[in-house]
Amino acid sequence: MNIAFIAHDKKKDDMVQFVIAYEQVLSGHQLYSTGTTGKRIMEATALKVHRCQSGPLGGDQQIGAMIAENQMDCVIFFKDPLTAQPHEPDITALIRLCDVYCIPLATNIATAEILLRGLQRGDFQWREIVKGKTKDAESS
Ligand SMILES: O=C(CO)COP(=O)(O)O
Repeated sequence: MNIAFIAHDKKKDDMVQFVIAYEQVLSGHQLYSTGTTGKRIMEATALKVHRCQSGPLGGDQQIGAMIAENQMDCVIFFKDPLTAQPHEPDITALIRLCDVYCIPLATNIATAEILLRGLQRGDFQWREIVKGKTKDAESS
C-alpha cells in the first residue's frame, strides 16, 4: 500500500512516536510524506520515505495529486487544530480529495491507530481491487 504521512509542527513529535511504534508494519509498505515530516520520520527510524515538498510549499497538493491519480491508499495527517496555517486552502483541498476518492484518512493519532490495525489485519485489500479496476479502465 502507498501511505502518506503528514504532521503539522506541533504534532511532529506525536508522528515520530507513532511511526516508531508501527515501524515493523510500515516497513512492508511504500511511504510518502510532506518534506519536514518525512525528514523527522527517517531520522527516527530505518524507514525509507519518499518526501514531497514541505506542506506550505506545495507538499499537501503533491499528495493530493497522487490521490487524484489513484496512487495513494491511506493518509495519516496529524493536523494541528489550534494553529492557523498559511496554506490552509491546500489542507482543505487534500482532505476534500480523500473524501472524493474514498481514501482512508486519519487526522489524529487515535484514528491513525485504528487504521494501522486495520492495515495489519488486511482490511485494506479492497484498495488493490479498486486500483486494478482503474488500470483496466485506463487500458481499454
Ligand atoms: O504543513 C504541513 C501539512 O499541511 C506539513 O509539512 P511539513 O511536513 O513539511 O512540515
